[in-house]
Formats: sequence, structure tokens, C-alpha cells
Amino acid sequence: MSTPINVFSEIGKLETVMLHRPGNELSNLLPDELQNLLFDDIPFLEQAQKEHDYFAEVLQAKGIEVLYLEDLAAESLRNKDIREKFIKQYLDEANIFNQTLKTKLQEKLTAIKDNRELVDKTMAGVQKVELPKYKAVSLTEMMDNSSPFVIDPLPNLYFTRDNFATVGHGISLNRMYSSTRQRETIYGQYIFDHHPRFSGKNIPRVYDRNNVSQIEGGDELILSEKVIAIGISQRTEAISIERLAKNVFDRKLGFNCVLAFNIGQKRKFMHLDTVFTMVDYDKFTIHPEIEEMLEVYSITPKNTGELKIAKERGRLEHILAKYLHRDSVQFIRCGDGNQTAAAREQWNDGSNTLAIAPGEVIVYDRNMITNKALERAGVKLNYIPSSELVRGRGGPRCMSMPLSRKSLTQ
Ligand SMILES: NC(=O)NCCC[C@H](N)C(=O)O
Repeated sequence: MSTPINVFSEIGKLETVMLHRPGNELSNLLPDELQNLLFDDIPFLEQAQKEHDYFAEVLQAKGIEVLYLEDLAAESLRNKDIREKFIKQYLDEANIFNQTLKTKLQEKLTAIKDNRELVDKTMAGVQKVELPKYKAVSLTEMMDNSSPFVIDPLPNLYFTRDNFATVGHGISLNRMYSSTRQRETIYGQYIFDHHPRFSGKNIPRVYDRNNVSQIEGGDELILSEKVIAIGISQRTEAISIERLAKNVFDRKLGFNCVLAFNIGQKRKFMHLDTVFTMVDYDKFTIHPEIEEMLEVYSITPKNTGELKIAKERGRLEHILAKYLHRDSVQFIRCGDGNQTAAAREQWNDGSNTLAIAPGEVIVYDRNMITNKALERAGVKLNYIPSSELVRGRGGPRCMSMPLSRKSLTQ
């Protein structure tokens, strides 16, 4: 049976991937809102787009199908009812409480006839000056008086890794840590419910955005056909991992173990994939700062349907070798073992590689010390520029969501 989602590894030859080209949402970033919107600086949009286009071209030159979130979302709004429902939900989740304002915004968005333009507008947000005679009426608006926006932009959308994640033939439509990123998951909802490529294709949903506990895709790594690794992090709670594991086991998706990696709650390594990625059958990048303190728990199904949880003992290399049935695994350290280089290059996503085939990855060109260590370990590197993209704190893995990878066992 052909299925639109096939992701049973981190490293199988990448066949289809979803990106988002940064758009006007970045032109609406304000210095006072950076922290709230999870950014560290204001990127130069045109340059960020050039860097992103280069990323897409590298993928396409390798024969990988590149789909864009914004196109898929637009194609999902297939009829008037779906479009209306989308606009209404978008406004509800943007906390538009005042009915008069809501009606005005509804009219403004409905008047955009082209679906791609509509989707782009919802991503960019709405400034108060775009609404003639805007006046704060609701308590929320009065409290928000200093902001020039009635609806905030969604600047983190180009990190397509996070708002949903592919797991085998299924997806985990995520509940995000922050309200700014929770609104991003609406696009995934419409894509999987209504896009002709996915709707009606029985795609198991192993997590849903309406769950109360958080989980983000940067924490979800598919280590093999049997084993998933999930970070317990600033963004992902332990309870979410238990929920996801139970769903994966109950629905018999092929996986028989979830390894939970407790990486601590820090902004600088917000997701597991900012400190640890898989680059080959037996090779991983790792940020040395987490290596010693990392705790790993295994979650496996009991015959009763309950989960068996055990703390794993010993070194991480040994735990990985055991679960991946390898004699040993090799760690390639961010900064090549130098503490200063490791801290600097991890901050600029030196450990955040995107594997496009076993032993072949995409990396940011700027992380020269880590990149040399990867090369020395025999990993093939494809470099992409990163002056502007990096300002959002994410690298090649964060900026891509694989929809299909070639099976490693074929
Ligand atoms: N998987 C990732 O690590 N994604 C990067 C997300 C960066 C974004 N500014 C965020 O804080 O959510």
C-alpha cells in the first residue's frame, strides 16, 4: 500500500521534505517582541530567503522532492466551508475576543481571494494600521495597547521540524510550549485533514494539538524502525512522551521502544536535535555539555498494555549500541572537543545536521570546527550559508520536515 508518510529512520535516503520559505512574518518582528516570539535578533529577510532558497536547491539537486508548508496549507483550503472554518479558527486562536474586530478581520481575510495570499497573510500577522479606524475596545486590546499588532506574526514557521513530526507512517501533531508556536500547528491540522495528498489516507495521529501537555518535533528522533528517541526538554514534557509512546504501541506502528533523553530545560538547547543528531548507522553528533549529565529512560510496552519504564545505566554510546544492535557507535563532538568552540558552534546549530542519506548531511558552513570533525569521521557534508537563518536559533534539521525516507532495509 502506498502511504504519503514514510519515516522509519533519521538517515534513510531523503525522498520528500517539507520546508517553509521565510516570508513577511520576519518583516513583522519587533525588538520588544523578540523574547516573546522566541527570536534573538531581526533577520534581513531578503538575505534569509536567498539562504533558504540555496538550502532548497541543494536538496532538489539531490533529487529530493521539496514541498512548501505554505503551498500545502493553501491547497488544503479546498472549498468555501474549509476556508471559512480556517479563518474562524485562526482568529479564535489569535485571541480576537471583540466581536466587531473579529468581524472586520474576518471580512478582511475573506476578501483575499487567492489561497496562497490568504495563508501568507495569516503567517505575517495584522498590524493595527491596516484596519481603518481601529480602536481598542476589549480589555485584552487595552492591555495590549503598546503593540502595533492586532495579530502577531508567526516568525518561527521556517522551523518546520517542530509543529508536527512524522513518525513511521503517522504524524504527531504537536502541542507547542509557547502560544506563538501553538498557532503554527493550525496549518498542519488543515493539511492532514484536507489536503488531497493526505486526507482520507488513514494517517495515524500519535499526538494531537489539543492535548494539554507539550511536545515539539525537534525533540522527536526516529533512530530506527523500532526505536524512537524523544527529548525531555524545555519544550517537551515527560507526560507527553508517555502519551505518544502509548499511542505508538497501541496502534502497532512497528516501534517497540521509546528512549527518553532528559537534556534539561535550557533555551540554548531547547530541543534534543540542538544537541544530538544521527548522521549515519552508527554515528551521531553530540554537544559535549549534555553528554555527562544526560539521563536516558527506556519505555517499552508490557503485555497488559501498560508502559514499562526503566532508567538506563551506563554510557550513552553503550545504550545506543544496545538498542540499535551495533557493536559500537561513534560520537562526533560539537566544537571537536574544545569547550569554547563547542559552546559557540552549538549556539549556531553546529550539532543540528540534516541527514539526507546514511553518512551524508547538510550543515551550516559557519561551524567550521565541528564540520571538520564530521569530515574527519568520514561524513559527507553539503554546506549551506547561514548568516541570517541562524538568527532564529535553528539549523538544517530544524528547518526541514521529512515526509518520506527510503527504507534502510530495502
Ligand atoms: N528543532 C529546533 O531546534 N528548532 C528551532 C526552533 C527555534 C525557534 N526560534 C524556537 O525557539 O522555537
